[in-house]
Amino acid sequence: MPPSSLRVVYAFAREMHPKTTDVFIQYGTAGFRTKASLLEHVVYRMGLLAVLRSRVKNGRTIGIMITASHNLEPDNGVKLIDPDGEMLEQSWEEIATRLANVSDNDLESTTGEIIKQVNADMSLKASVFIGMDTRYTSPRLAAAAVHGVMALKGTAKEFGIVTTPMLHFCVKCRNDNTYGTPSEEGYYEKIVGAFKNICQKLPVVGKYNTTLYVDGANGVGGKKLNIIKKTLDGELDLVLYNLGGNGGKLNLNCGADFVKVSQKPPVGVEHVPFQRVASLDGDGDRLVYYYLDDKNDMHLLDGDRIAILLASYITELLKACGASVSVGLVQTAYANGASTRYITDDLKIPVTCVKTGVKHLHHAALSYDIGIYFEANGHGTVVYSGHAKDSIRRVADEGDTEQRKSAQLLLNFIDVTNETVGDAISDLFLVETVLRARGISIQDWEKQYTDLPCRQLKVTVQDRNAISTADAERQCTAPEGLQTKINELVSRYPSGRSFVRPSGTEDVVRVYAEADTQESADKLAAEVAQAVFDLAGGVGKRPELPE
Ligand SMILES: CC(=O)N[C@H]1[C@@H](OP(=O)(O)O)O[C@H](CO)[C@@H](O)[C@@H]1O
Ligand SMILES: [Mg+2]
Repeated sequence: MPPSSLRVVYAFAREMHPKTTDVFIQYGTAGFRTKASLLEHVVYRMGLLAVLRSRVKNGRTIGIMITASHNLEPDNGVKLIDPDGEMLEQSWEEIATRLANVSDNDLESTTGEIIKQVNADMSLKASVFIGMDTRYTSPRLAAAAVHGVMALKGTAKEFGIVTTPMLHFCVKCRNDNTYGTPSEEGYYEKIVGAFKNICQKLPVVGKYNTTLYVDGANGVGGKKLNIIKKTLDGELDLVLYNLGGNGGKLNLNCGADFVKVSQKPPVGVEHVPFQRVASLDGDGDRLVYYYLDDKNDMHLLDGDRIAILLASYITELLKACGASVSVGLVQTAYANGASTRYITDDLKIPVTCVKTGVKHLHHAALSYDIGIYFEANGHGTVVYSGHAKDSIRRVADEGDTEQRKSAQLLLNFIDVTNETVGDAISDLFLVETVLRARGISIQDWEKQYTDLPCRQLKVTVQDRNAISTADAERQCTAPEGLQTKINELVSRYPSGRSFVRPSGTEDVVRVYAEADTQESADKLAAEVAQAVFDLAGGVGKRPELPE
C-alpha cells in the first residue's frame, strides 16, 4: 500500500475515532483495560496493529477481543490474539502501548515507523477476527476495531458476542484446520460433542449428581451455556443463574472473581446446602466451584483444586494406558501453599511457579508433554504436545482392551479441552468429566487436601511501578526495606507466607498472605498492606488492622 493512500486513513481516524484523553494507557496483563469512554481510539489503533501483525505472520489470522473480563460494567478493554490462539507475543506489547498513546497528529508517522520496525509487507493480505463481550459499550468499540482493520486494507470478520476463549479457539482453527471449525458452532461441535462422547462411556455412578448450578456473572458465559444446555440430552442438568436478566449487573457481587476474592457466595444464586455451583467470570474464561454447607459456610474449590483434579485424572489415565508422557503443573505465587505441597508430595508431579498472567503460565506449560496450568482465580487449561497426542493415539489403536479404553477416554478429554487459553466452559466440562468418572461429590473432591487460610488485599499508591519483584513475584526488590519488613512480619506466623506485586490490570498494589488460621492470614495481610502503604507511597487512608 503506497504511503500516500494511508493519508486518508489518518484523516479518517482523527474524524471518527479521535484521541480525546491524555491519560497514558498500557498494554497490561490482559491487554488494555480502563473506562470504556477512554478506549475508542485505542481500539481503532489495535485494528491497525492487528493488520500489521497478520502481515508479519504471512497473512495468518489475528484476533481482537473487546472485553474487560471480570471488571465492572463501565470498564472495557481490548486484547490481541496471536495465530495459534495464544496471547499477543510480549515484544509487541510495547509496540501496542506506543501506538495507543501517540497523538492523532503523530499516528501516521508512528504507524510508518512500526511498519518498518516489524518489517510488515504491506502488499500481503491480512485477516482479523473480532469478538466482544456483553457490555453495552462493546458494539461501538468492535466497530472501531473493524474500521482500523479496513483502514489498512485487512479483512475483518466479526463474531459478535462470544466468550474470550471462543474467539481464541476460532483464531486457532482458522490457522490450523486440524484443530476444528472456526465458528461458534464449530466450538460446540468439538468441545461439547467430546463431552457427550465421554458421557456415553461413563455411566453415572456413586455420589456424582448430574445437577450443576451455574453463576453466569451476568456475562457472556452463562448465555452460551444456555445454548449448550439444550443439547446435553440430560447428561448434565445445568441450572443457570445470573444470565443478565432481571436487572442483574455484570460481575456485580457475582462471578468467579467476586467469589474467589471476597470468599463469599454470589448474589442471585439459590442456596441449597451441598449443591455444587460453578461460577464463571464476565467473559467466560475463569471458573471456580463452591458449595454451602448446612451451616451456610462457603467452601471454595478454586483454580488450584481444578488443576489438581485434572492432573490426577490425567496421570491415572496415562498410567492405565501405559503411555510414557511427562506431566507437569504450572502455578503462580497466588497458589495456595497446601496445593503446591499436595502436588509435590502426594501426586509427585513437578510444579513450576511463574509470574502472574496466563501468557507466562501457558508458555511454561508447553515445556511438558502434558502441561496443566491454572491461576488460583480459576483461569487455566491443559496443553498437550504432538508427542503426547501421538503416543495416546497409538495406544488407542494398538493397546490391549483396557489400555484402549483409557486412551479413548483421554483422547475425548483432550477434545473437551480448549488448548488455546483458560476457558470456563471447557474447564467446567473437564471437571464434570472427572467427578463423573470417579463417582464423587464436591465434598469428596474437597477432601483431597486442606487449603491454608488466605487473604488478598489491594493498596493504592502514588505509582505502583515503584514496586519491583523477582523470583516469580515472590520477592520484592524495590522499594528498599519492604521485603525485609515482609520477612519480619511473616516470621511471626506459623505457615505464614506473603508477597506483594503491582497489578497489571488495576492501578493498585496487590497483597497476598496465608497462615495457619484465617485470623492470622487476615492480620498478616493487613500488616503487609500497611508496610506497602508506608514504604511505597500509599495514598488515601492507611490500611487498618482487622478488629
Ligand atoms: C491476583 C489475580 O487474580 N490477578 C489477575 C489479574 O491480574 P493482575 O495483574 O493481578 O491485575 O487479572 C489477570 C487478567 O485476567 C489475571 O491473569 C490475574 O491472575
Ligand atoms: Mg476473564
